[in-house]
Amino acid sequence: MYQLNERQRQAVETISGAVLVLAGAGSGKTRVLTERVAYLINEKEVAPWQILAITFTNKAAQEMKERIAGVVAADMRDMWISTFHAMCVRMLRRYAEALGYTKNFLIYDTDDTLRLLKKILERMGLKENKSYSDRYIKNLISKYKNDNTTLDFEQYAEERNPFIAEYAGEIFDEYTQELQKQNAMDFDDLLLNTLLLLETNGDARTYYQNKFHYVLVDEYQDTNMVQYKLIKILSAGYGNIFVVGDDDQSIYAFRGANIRNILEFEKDFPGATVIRLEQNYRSDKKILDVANCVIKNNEGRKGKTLWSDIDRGEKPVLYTANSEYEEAETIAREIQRLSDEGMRYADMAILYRIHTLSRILEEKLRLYAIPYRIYGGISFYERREIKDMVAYLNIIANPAADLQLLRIINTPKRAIGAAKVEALVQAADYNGISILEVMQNANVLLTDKALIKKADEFCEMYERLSENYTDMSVHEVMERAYEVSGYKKMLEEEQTPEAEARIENIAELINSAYTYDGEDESSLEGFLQNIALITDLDSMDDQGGVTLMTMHAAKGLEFDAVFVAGMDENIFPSQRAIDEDNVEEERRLCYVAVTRAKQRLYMLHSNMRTLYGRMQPSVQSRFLDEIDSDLLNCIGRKKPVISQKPAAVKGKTDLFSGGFSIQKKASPQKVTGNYDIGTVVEHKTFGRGKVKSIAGEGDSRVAVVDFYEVGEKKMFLAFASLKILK
Ligand SMILES: Nc1ncnc2c1ncn2[C@@H]1O[C@H](COP(=O)(O)OP(=O)(O)OP(=O)(O)O)[C@@H](O)[C@H]1O
Ligand SMILES: [Mg+2]
Repeated sequence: MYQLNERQRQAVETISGAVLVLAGAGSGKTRVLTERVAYLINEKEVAPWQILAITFTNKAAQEMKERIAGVVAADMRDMWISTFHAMCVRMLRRYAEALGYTKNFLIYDTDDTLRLLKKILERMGLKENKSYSDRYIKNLISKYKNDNTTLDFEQYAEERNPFIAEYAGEIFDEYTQELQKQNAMDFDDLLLNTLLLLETNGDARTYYQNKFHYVLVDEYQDTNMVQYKLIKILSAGYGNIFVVGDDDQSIYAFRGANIRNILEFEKDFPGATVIRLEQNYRSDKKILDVANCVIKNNEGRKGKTLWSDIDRGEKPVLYTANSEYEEAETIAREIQRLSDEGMRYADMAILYRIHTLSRILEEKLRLYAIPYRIYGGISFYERREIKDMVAYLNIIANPAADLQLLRIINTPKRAIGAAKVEALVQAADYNGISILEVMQNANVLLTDKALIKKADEFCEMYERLSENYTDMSVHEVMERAYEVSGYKKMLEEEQTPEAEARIENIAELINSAYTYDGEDESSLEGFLQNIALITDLDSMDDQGGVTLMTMHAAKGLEFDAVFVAGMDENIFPSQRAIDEDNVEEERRLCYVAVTRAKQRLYMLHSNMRTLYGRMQPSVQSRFLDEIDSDLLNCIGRKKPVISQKPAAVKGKTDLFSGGFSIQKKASPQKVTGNYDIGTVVEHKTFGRGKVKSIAGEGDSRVAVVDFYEVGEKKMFLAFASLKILK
């Protein structure tokens, strides 16, 4: 193992008071934080339970635990290393009653929250009203909660969007009441309620302030207001607060992260020591130069120096493609080449700004038989059968969980159709009780004979599902639910490959419960709360494939080779960021993406791209313009073209060995000449071909040309500079 440098060592050993490590990417911040925990236990005899360390993902927490477990002898189970959300759940489980919840409170994930809002909007007759989209309202509520302002929601909403002022207050109240009725919290409530607990409940506050002698936070630049207040209050007992972060990597403002937290740390914690790390141990110097070139265009930074003495790799590549297919193909071939040279697939990543770009990349990777893992698609816990099984468990643990009950009331089919469900929901609303309670009292509350019968049957099943469940292990409860509910039978009878896959997934879920049962203090409630906190990123494991993910998700990670796809204006920076004059956050994102690379960096742009169903000309990202051209190996086939050999396009050559044209930005030209079907044309790169069809007007006139050498290409005549031959 390598030695820490002097500054890093100082950061590890300055244990009292407030300390901020402000440093650029790859300078060892996360490493220092981990070392410090080990140092406190090994050298300073601090007990593990006195330490609270907060990471950005559960996976990071897991890695940190493993690393520390390897160097300390103490019992790791007492140590609080977790995300903010997991920390809050742990506190809330202990103190839920003080806030009017029961210990087995439900956690609403994004999907649950959206479904609830949809229901509310429908009830209020706002479903068709475009101003009140469920997603928009959800995000606004989330931002509101994270900002932790003194405004009420109605005022907050009005300031941001007058078009929803009329009903905003009512929607919020309904939403809040509905959650309370179901003994549920959304993700933001977890933080907010913990803060409320610590602010209003002296017992809880004193307990945790006395408990945590040392508080440590990674990725501090992406904390929000509520998280800041949580840290402030939790560290107030001993005043030992250690945070690490990089203002240049603050990329979650859209989710309420507040860059002020890091910029004003010294004001918030007077007397704080600030330690700057300047040596980057991750990236080749040439990669770092590119990152620095981009980020220096942002204003209002805390100036930082970052250097690397790793200097053995090749120049970063800027590749200009003519279509997203070519872009993807290029990436796939280069990945193959790197793999042939001995780099592992697991050490390579393709990053993009938006998920939409992943489809074609996947297609090409499959074509080349390159194994990959994609993050942000449907994760295990979002799969239908898993959500269904979890819904069954939720209603066992929490009979008031209406939304979960609605999910499975007719799955498998029980002849409780939409009209019957509606009648149940109305009866529940009218009487202010849960749907299950309505069913349990069907004889009194309902009139429809058929429905009463169905309700009785459901309740009978429910009795069997939940009988003595607290005395059983979680996997036993789950196995029983799988059978008694009829879910197992339903899948078995289906006899399709999809059903087979579902059966396997449920087996995996049962297996995870089995593992969980081995932990201390296991309970169904605890299991469900754990599940609710698992994010897609946590399912990351080293299965040997290339990683595909958004740049946001890549924060904190590192790979030998990184491909940044889709570096086009309007994609990255996004149209929205440009419109809202918020390019600086996107530039930070670019800095994050580039600094994930250790040895090799490829940035790709395409002159033409089909996005949202339309093929259009595309201009390279301004971030690429900001990079000194001598730092890059520019490869592409747009004007001016030096090599005119069409053979180059067929691509037997190593695409990155240079020798291609130096690319320049495409700009529209006047469409002149009479193109017609059958016209023979010549393209500088693709050679000769025949026009097969023409569509569109003016600048968007598109021709499909069948090139003799390379086959069919769709091209905008304004950009293609085709020479008419006959
Ligand atoms: N003193 C050192 N000597 C050699 N390698 C080091 C040293 N310190 C850290 N590293 C290595 O450098 C890499 C980057 O470290 P780390 O991930 O902790 O950086 P970071 O500052 O947290 O980066 P980011 O800002 O991207 O989160 C890791 O592979 C780490 O093991
Ligand atoms: Mg880090």
